[in-house]
Amino acid sequence: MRVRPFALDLRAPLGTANGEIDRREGFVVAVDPTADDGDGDGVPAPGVGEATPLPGWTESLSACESALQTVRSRIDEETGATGAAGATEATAALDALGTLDPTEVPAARHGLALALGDAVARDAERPLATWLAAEHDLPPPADSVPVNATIGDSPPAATASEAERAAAAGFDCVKVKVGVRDLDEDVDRLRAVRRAVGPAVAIRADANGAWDRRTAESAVDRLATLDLAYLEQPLPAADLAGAAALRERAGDEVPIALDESLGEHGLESVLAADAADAVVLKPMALGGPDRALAAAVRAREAGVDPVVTTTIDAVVARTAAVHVAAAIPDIAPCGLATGSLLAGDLVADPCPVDAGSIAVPTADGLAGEAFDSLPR
Ligand SMILES: O=C(O)CCC(=O)c1ccccc1C(=O)O
Ligand SMILES: [Mg+2]
Repeated sequence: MRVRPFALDLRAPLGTANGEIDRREGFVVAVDPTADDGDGDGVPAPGVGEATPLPGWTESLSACESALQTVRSRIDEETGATGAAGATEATAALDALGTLDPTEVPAARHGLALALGDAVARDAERPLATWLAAEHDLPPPADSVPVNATIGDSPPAATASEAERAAAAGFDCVKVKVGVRDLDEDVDRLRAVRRAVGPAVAIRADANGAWDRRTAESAVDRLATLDLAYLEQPLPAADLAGAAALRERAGDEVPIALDESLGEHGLESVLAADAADAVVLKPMALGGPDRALAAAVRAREAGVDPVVTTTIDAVVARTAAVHVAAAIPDIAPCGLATGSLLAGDLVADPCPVDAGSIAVPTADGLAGEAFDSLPR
């Protein structure tokens, strides 16, 4: 197992009510666990993963790094002691995965779980989505995933022109960050967006926990006529009772989605509180693609709509999130069109956004050999 740091700047800072995101740092994780695993080809299937922590949603960069270095030493010790590789490394890596607590070090666990998933799916000669779907007893995955445009905070006219550009590019769903300005201005922004995109484009608003109950109540009252697809995390993560009460007040007019509350309370408590119409699932924050898919299945069972998003990740984790979303039947538009927010990337994107949709890679694993050129 190898762990390589990277840093990527955003093209422009993404303004959110939780501060600006202007740079993403993380680690590419590589494994070669399945060398000569008995499938007869004698060729090792390498696997690549990504751990890109975002404090607030995951552990810190340093906690992520030390968790990854700890599992790396552990795997090296187990395989190095016998001089063995291949199947032994697979066993050691799986054991090591079990030591990464998804609530403590979700990004680190994401990195290793993804690298192992990529390796296993490549060895099975299946796209990751197909392998994930089979593991979770789901039907074959979709060929493509609908995605929303992500629009940060800016004045009303600039927000509206970004939304107009997104609609012209073929997006039929836009997600607008709110909660940075006062409510009057956010209402103006969302009205301007509705005027710019017309009635056929879905609009989501994400307050990232900015409002108190009074402001959130006023927001749902004033936004009721805008036909929002949902209002995401209007109240602080901790205030689950507030979200449930707000959801009741908003009725069908303004559906409520929860994001940060999942990290604070866990999915089961969010579902039990009847506090959300939709839940925002970030594989990086949930501890891996496998855990994100399990969460989606569980949400569906409870009648809550799952949506998959990145944490503004690099291309490896973004591609993984596309596979996760594809494995969820009839997935709503997902927050996976975030590659264009980055000024550069690790390698060329194997599944770029086209007209508001991402085609799921059909090669084995994450994207066949697309990531094999990454330094490892
Ligand atoms: O959902 C999207 O459109 C993109 C992802 C996104 O908004 C996001 C990215 C990083 C951290 C938090 C969030 C969020 O959903 O609040
Ligand atoms: Mg959110």
